[in-house]
Amino acid sequence: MKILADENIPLLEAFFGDCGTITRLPGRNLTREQVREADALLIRSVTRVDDALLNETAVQFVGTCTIGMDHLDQRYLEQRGITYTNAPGCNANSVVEYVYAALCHLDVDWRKRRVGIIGCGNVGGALYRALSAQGVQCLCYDPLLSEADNPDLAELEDVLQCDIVSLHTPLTTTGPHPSRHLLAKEQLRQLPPGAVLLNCGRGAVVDNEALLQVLRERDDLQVVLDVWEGEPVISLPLLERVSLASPHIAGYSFDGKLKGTAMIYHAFCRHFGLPESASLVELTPPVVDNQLRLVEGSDWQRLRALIGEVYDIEDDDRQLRKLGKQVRHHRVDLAKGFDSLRKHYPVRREFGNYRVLGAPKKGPLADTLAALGFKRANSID
Ligand SMILES: NC(=O)C1=CN([C@@H]2O[C@H](COP(=O)(O)OP(=O)(O)OC[C@H]3O[C@@H](n4cnc5c(N)ncnc54)[C@H](O)[C@@H]3O)[C@@H](O)[C@H]2O)C=CC1
Ligand SMILES: O=C(O)C(=O)[C@H](O)COP(=O)(O)O
Repeated sequence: MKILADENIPLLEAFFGDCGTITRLPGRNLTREQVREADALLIRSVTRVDDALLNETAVQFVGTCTIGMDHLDQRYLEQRGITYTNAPGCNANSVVEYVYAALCHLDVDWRKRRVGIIGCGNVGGALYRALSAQGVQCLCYDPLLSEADNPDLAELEDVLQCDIVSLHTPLTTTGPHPSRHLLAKEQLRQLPPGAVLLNCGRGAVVDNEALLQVLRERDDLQVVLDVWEGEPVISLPLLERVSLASPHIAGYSFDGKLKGTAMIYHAFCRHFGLPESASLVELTPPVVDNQLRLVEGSDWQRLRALIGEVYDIEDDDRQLRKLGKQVRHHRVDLAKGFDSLRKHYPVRREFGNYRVLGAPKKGPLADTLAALGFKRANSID
């Protein structure tokens, strides 16, 4: 068995080492020649899988260790009879935690705002449930869901009137509700004064050129972009204008990446009829210092400090803006720099790995900590 894999997939040997020979390559520029002899292709979102890559190759299984599948030509794969799969929900917690960390960074207490969620699947749905558990009023836009799925469904124009709007749709260009440029100038101009817009889905769901124009017209909006049109070549003028920027790492928790590899491993074993001997539980290292102590202060101050201790989102912003400056001074290549920031992203563990000393047993802060996944540690723990 010949396996060709993106070099950025974690624990490849641990999961797939007994399944065959593994060749690791950079995923962004895979060629048909490199793929020709492989039986299985294990990728991430940066590899476009279509006829150009797979025609006249032996590939019979494609696994993307990601949620998004917009980089797969699914119609082609089905016509060829090639089995393909993604890792649904693998890093949903990671993205939700990114949203909370971003709002903490912007000093925007979500518990006192109305939140609009566009796309309420694994990620948007998890955000919706966690916010609802905190008593936050949410409006959701998702034309593929029914009231039975989500009692807070609303029209897009109503969701765009919320104080905080978070995007969690796939990038689609066909079908009844294509999401490409879902938010263009007309929609962006509907955002209320002082609104916060976050895009952690796919860059092209927002017309980035229109967003730049609106940000030039309005200085009251706060925009958080983790995903960008044209990645890895992003708009530097837009980078300058947004309030918080990161290089497509919202889903990059260590836990989420491992779950992605594990999910593709199990799908791979099922396809090839192999024993599923590797275990995510055994291969996931525990967090060593997982006890955190709440600082003194208001609930909001304590929450901001706690989340900031687990995830320093400001460093993601700082690194990307530093890259932008280096590119403007012609010292580095933007595409290579963007990919390098992602390749060398530091380990970030999800909130559920941490126990919080001094956490209240009940009340609004206890509800929020539980909704965010933190565990309460007793002083004798
Ligand atoms: N920034 C990052 O690191 C990450 C980004 N993502 C992106 O987030 C997307 C969503 O992830 P999941 O929630 O797990 O996917 P999902 O497939 O579980 O949910 C997507 C939801 O969006 C809805 N939707 C589709 N088209 C829509 C439209 N035009 N308007 C409104 N809603 C629409 C669907 O009905 C579905 O409920 C992924 O497809 C991926 O592109 C996912 C993980 C990490
Ligand atoms: O899971 C998804 O969908 C994502 O957007 C991932 O964060 C993509 O990560 P890479 O595959 O681009 O490393």
